[in-house]
Amino acid sequence: MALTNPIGLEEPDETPPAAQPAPETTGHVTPVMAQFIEIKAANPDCLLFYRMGDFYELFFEDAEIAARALGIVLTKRGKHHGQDIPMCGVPIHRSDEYLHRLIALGHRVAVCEQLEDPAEAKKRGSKSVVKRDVVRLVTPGTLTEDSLLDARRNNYLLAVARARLSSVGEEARFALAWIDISTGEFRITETTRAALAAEIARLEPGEILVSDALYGDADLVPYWRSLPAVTPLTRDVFDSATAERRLTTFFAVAASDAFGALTRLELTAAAACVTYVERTQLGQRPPLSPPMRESAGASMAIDQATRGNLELTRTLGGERRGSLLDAIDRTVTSAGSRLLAQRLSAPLTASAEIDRRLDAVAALVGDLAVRADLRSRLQTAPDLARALSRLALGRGGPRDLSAIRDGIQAAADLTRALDALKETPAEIADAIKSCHRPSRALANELARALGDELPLIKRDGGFVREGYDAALDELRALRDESRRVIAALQARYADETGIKALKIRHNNVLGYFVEVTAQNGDKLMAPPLNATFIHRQTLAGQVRFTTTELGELEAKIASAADRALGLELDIFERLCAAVIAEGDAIKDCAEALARLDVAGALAQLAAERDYARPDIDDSHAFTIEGGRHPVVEQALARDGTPFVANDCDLSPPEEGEAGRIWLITGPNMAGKSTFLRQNALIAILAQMGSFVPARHAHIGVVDRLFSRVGAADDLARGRSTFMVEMVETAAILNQAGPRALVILDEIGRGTATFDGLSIAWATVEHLHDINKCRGLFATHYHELTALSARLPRLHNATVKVKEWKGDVVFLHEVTAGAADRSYGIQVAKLAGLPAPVIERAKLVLAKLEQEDRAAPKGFEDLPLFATPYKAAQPAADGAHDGLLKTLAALNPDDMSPREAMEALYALKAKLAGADVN
Ligand SMILES: Nc1ncnc2c1ncn2[C@@H]1O[C@H](COP(=O)(O)OP(=O)(O)OP(=O)(O)O)[C@@H](O)[C@H]1O
Repeated sequence: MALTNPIGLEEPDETPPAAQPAPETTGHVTPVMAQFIEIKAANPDCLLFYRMGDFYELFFEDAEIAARALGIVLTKRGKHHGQDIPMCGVPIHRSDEYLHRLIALGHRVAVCEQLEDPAEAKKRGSKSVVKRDVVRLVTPGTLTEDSLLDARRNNYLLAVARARLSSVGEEARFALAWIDISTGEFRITETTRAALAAEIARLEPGEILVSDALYGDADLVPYWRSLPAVTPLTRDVFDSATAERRLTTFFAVAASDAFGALTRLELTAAAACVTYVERTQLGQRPPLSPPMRESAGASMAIDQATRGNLELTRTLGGERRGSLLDAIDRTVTSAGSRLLAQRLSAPLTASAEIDRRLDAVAALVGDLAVRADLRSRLQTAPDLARALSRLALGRGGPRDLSAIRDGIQAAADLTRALDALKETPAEIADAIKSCHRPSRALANELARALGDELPLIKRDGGFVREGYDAALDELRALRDESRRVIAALQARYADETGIKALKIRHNNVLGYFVEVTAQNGDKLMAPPLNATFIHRQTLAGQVRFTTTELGELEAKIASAADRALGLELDIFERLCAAVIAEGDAIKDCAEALARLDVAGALAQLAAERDYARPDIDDSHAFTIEGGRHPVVEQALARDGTPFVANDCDLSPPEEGEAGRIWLITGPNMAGKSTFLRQNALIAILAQMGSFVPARHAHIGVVDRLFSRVGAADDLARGRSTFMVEMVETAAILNQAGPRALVILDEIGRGTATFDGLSIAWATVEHLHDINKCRGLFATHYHELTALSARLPRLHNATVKVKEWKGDVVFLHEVTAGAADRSYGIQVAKLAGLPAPVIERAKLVLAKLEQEDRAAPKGFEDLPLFATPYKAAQPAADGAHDGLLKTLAALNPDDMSPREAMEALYALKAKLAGADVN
């Protein structure tokens, strides 16, 4: 589809360069193009959406990029210094959709609007250009439109500042400040280099701001490249000397003490955020909350790999469907869904705070009637935070005002649902208070002012209720009355002229005009009627006229309509200002609604799926009775298959604080990975303040969760599967402390058997003796089970299966003990490997097991594996020796091609004889 604007129509003076006299010869640049070039030069790193009438046009390279990215037609318009100017355009009414696609592809867009009516420009002279300027930079981290945002996810803009090291060997410190411009949330924290990626993974920011220097840091370059949208900025944005001033100016406070004690580094990151917001919003101020400090360690540290592996908010394939979040989300509002995702991404570490959340869930689990009432009332509550933000940024419409009206009303009403609670936990009591904070007078005012059917945008008016403003009603009456008078005039003219088909019509070029058919045109142009009717235009079938009376009427109508619209827009601004003045209370109320929604949703989940309230304390316990995997359980339930619940006990033995490690062996497909993951997910759910899929759970707060499960290449960063696995294992062994929970699935399987076994062996020992953390370790190296004789806190567990007529039946039951074999071939058979391959594999296995039994075992004594490794050297075979000798005796230089071929065939024949058979 060609999307181009007939530019000349609306703005005759802005004729595209094509219509200009031979610019290529004169080197002349059209005024419009000169304006475009000037604005583009000020925004070199953005695609410039240049408003022309009902289109945003893109020129030059921007047009080429956008046409390719959006799949729209690239056209040419005129010349610039002798060269064709590439151009493409997007219609205003579809611009959100195109913006969305460009932003998702990582582009930044500068939106350049017409700042005056073309008629105004014309008054300055026929050659003058309509005033334009960029009104907004659209970047991935600064979106506010519903159509550009996922209602169920926060979209954070994150600034990362790094402290200068004061001494050699000192660990680098980083401050993170993040804003959700669409809701006003603003937070800060400090972190270390080691925890930086985990923090960023938690926030999943839409855009990350760093200084040029940090962007170019050799250590971090590969990391920045692996992230979707990192924006390097000049040093002044991250200048620590001016940071406090910029921040206090933005919030109009005297000193940064107002935000609590922030370090210079935190101030720098926070100031970078607000400076960027100011630069991209060009003077519009989003209703940001003052920055709130999150103390380091307030939430469970979960690195990116672990989040991915455990599929917390999306699956490994990138889908929300199938993730833990998807499985547990029973929220009924967008804000609730966002808060749930936030909580899932940042489980708490303070047991008192976790309990406070659990109390709220418990109260609602216990009262079905209150829960149902609350949830049905919440369903009617609009997204207050995002509506408020759009209004404050001047991007709001009448429906945002009505969202505020309905939100305030719904919040106040909904607390009635909670009156029936027998006990009101602190979390709910606080939320109730916040629900009543916004002024009811404001809601009433909005209710009086706004009509029933509201347009999406304010531009054309029509949203103020009749009876709200007397002056507006009067102007509207005048406007409508004039229209009635036009109809009467048409009837009179038809009568006076005797032309029944005479019509009074309107278009944008002529305004109102009298129209008759061509045959009747002559009659009006002849005396006596030509004294009244003045000819304007002759078309193929019609002739058009005007009259003095019609002209006067038109002026009256236009002025009444204009004045009515102006008045409506004034009322809109006044209502907006009233809403913004109430901004803090509205934001507080919006948060309270989200908290209530999350509590209700988690209670619903707990009741629906029979979850239990976990006991959380500061011990090192980890005792799960009858635990289930929250996602697999629901997936199986859809097919009517029951999930087999399993216990897990990693609590320290009586005498110490160091937790246990369970070593889980068992056949393929038995349920080892499911068991590992379910325990990690139970810890996360418990600490985010949710009930858990278990009969009972006692968890001493986990401060860090590590998981190394599954294997995926990281080719983008040049790492093989095995390398990724080792990098992640290294991070675990270096970082896991006594409060950590470590989940390791099949470490070492990506390399040669004995290398892998050795690494797995040493890893278990390190976790047990050095890290002293709670852990689950699944493996197919059955040799590792021998370690439990030496490591007192290592417990062997296995997943039971039954053999039946040579096939394997999975029972999914985890019990103490070790598996004797992996049943890999039976699983391969189930998977449909061809029968000859299965038969052959069985033969090979029998031979290997026979050799293995003959090999001496010595795993308990270090150095490990010396004997078995030697016993397994394949080249010790006599046949291979003979092969090598024959090869060594050959001298290719003395051989004819035919002799060489024959020797090669002979070698191949010998090799076949040496193979396993
Ligand atoms: N406790 C359970 N109750 C019911 N079904 C289960 C249970 N645990 C696992 N399953 C089923 O068994 C399948 C295989 O489980 P899982 O992937 O955990 O096996 P595994 O032992 O890790 O296998 P492998 O060693 O091949 O990786 C799951 O997809 C699930 O359908």
